[in-house]
Amino acid sequence: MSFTTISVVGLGYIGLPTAAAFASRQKQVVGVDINQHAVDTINRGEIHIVEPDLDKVVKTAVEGGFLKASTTPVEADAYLIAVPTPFKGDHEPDMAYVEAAAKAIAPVLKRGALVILESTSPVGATEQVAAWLAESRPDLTFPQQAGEQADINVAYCPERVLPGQVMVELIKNDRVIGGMTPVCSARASELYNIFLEGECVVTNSRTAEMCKLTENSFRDVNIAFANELSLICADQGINVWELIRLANRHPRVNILQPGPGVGGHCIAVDPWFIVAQNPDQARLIRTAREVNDGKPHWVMNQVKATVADCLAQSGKRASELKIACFGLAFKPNIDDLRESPAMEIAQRVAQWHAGETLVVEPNIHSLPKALAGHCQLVTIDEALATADVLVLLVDHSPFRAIDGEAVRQQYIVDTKGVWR
Ligand SMILES: NC(=O)C1=CN([C@@H]2O[C@H](COP(=O)(O)OP(=O)(O)OC[C@H]3O[C@@H](n4cnc5c(N)ncnc54)[C@H](O)[C@@H]3O)[C@@H](O)[C@H]2O)C=CC1
Ligand SMILES: CC(=O)N[C@@H]1[C@@H](OP(=O)(O)OP(=O)(O)OC[C@H]2O[C@@H](n3ccc(=O)[nH]c3=O)[C@H](O)[C@@H]2O)O[C@H](C(=O)O)[C@@H](O)[C@@H]1O
Repeated sequence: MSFTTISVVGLGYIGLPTAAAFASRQKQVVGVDINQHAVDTINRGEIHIVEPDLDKVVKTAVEGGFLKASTTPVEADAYLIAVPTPFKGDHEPDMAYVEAAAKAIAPVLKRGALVILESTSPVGATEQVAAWLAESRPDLTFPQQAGEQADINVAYCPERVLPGQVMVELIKNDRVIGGMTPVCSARASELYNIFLEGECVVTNSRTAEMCKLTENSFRDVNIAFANELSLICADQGINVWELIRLANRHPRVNILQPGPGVGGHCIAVDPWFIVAQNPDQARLIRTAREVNDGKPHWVMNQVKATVADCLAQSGKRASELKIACFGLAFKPNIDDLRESPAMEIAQRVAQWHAGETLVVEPNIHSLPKALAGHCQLVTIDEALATADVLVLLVDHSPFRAIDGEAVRQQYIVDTKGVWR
């Protein structure tokens, strides 16, 4: 059976681009989301999230009649679940959104349908989704009971796109296909090949789940290595960025860059799913998380020490001193402030500092609630002209373009090695 109708459940940073990609290949796509604002915005041909080129693809798909959004699940040949999977409590995976999505589509499932879980999930989640579906639909058979003969096929196919490059990577990246049976994998590959230019690489669902967690843990561990080096180098009076540049001239060394910590809602979250399931074995992965999560605290201590130097040298009172934080986003050249270490540090500076705290963030128009009333959003020039202490938290391109001379007069904490 070929795929005529496709339903994407969860229309956020992953679900909406995916729905739009299928719709751009003239498939009938219904996106389902519990957020009425998202549904209304998409049905107007507009988007509620920021991602380059997504607006054009959604507009064309909606105007062409290929994409619509709804708050209610509909019958379809294939479902893709792309709802949030945060952690809860002591870093345990919170599968409540996935459970709700699975239970919402169960009543409209028809014989022959394919269900794909895309949300980043702990090992065994796909089998759990199949169990939730089977519980709701005793009239249908599922891979765990009927194997390749099942009425419904179920697979785990993780998403690996990089925010900011989603519309390119969604099409070009290779995709891991983890079917519960070989038939499930074959059906899932057929579905993605509707728009995929990369390769579908087939495995089982548990390996595919672990593969996604492994990719992000690999990056987290490598960033933790760079962050740990930055602490050691600060203590030894060594420039960590020069050190890494030199070490990376070795043909088999490729160290990542230190920073104020690791942000976003993926790399700072997903490794915990491995730790939660294998606490005794995942010692390196846990330590990497702790190293990266500890970095904002260390940066804050650097700020305090630099302010103390500035006070001693300038003779000013703390209340007369202006500190400017450069950047709030979780990484360069985006406007996403979610789980951002820069936000955390700016908040801490504003709470601690007796004088004025300025914030420079060229990618936003107003300060988020947590900072409004405590800080002032200013331009680069205003900050450079008036602040005594500069704290560089994100290496946005306009900050990189600032001439070294322009920051020579101030006291500096540079978490990205841009100015010094
Ligand atoms: N954003 C990213 O760069 C990447 C995210 N992922 C994973 O993809 C999954 C989704 O992430 P995002 O798209 O970033 O999240 P998001 O928060 O941007 O979007 C999720 C959407 O799901 C909706 N939703 C929640 N419960 C629902 C339900 N029961 N039924 C229908 N809709 C529901 C929300 O209203 C929201 O619009 C997560 O597991 C994430 O870890 C994977 C790779 C990259
Ligand atoms: C293995 C990998 O590269 N995963 C990607 C990652 O996207 P994300 O935007 O979160 O990753 P990122 O660019 O590494 O940024 C994460 C955080 O790490 C920091 N960071 C990054 C690289 C570096 O050398 N040093 C550093 O401190 C960033 O500033 C940011 O705070 O996580 C995404 C996800 O799973 O959502 C995934 O799809 C993406 O492909």
